[in-house]
Amino acid sequence: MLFAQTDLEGVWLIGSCPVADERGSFARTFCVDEMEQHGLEHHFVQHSLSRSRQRHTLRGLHFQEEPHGEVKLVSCLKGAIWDVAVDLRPRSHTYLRWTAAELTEQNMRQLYIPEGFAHGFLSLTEDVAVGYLISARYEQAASRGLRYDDPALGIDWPATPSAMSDKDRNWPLLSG
Ligand SMILES: Cc1cn([C@H]2C[C@H](O)[C@@H](COP(=O)(O)OP(=O)(O)O[C@H]3O[C@H](C)C(=O)[C@H](O)[C@H]3O)O2)c(=O)[nH]c1=O
Repeated sequence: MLFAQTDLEGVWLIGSCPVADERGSFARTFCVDEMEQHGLEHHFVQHSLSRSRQRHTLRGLHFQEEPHGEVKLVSCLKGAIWDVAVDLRPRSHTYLRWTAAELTEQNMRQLYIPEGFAHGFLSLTEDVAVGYLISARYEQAASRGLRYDDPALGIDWPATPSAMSDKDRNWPLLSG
């Protein structure tokens, strides 16, 4: 696996090293030892999978309120997404800054998002499948969100969303 820090401390882009042969390829996409060597969480208790039919579907920006914070290891298993993490740690020097990465079925890259961050993505193709390893048990009552187009975040999405949940359309703005 290949580990690269992003411009937000704590958020990592993790690549894989597929071994190709005449059948196709094989790649290691998770390893406790390699995660531990980079000081990353490696105890995950849930794996989730979301499918989005329409191109430019937006999901997010979501986070879980403490003490139900989640570390997420996000991968795009089918199609392509523009994946975003937003720093919500009040004492961080990158508070409210965002970082993004294009995760695709082909590049097999994953985004590691620690607790204290919001996460969201825009699908770049039809029929996208996104998998998440998650470090905490889901607590619906602790679900919180931010508006994808909140001016306080200034996220430069690559396209206008074509579909999103009413919940995501109606999160409160940070300006209140
Ligand atoms: C997140 C989650 C949801 N659910 C239930 C709750 C709803 O009844 C249904 C759909 O949930 P939601 O509309 O929040 O799904 P997404 O909009 O895809 O949200 C996810 O996408 C953003 C980008 C994320 O980072 C989170 O993983 C997650 O919030 O699944 C569960 O049962 N367990 C879970 O862990």
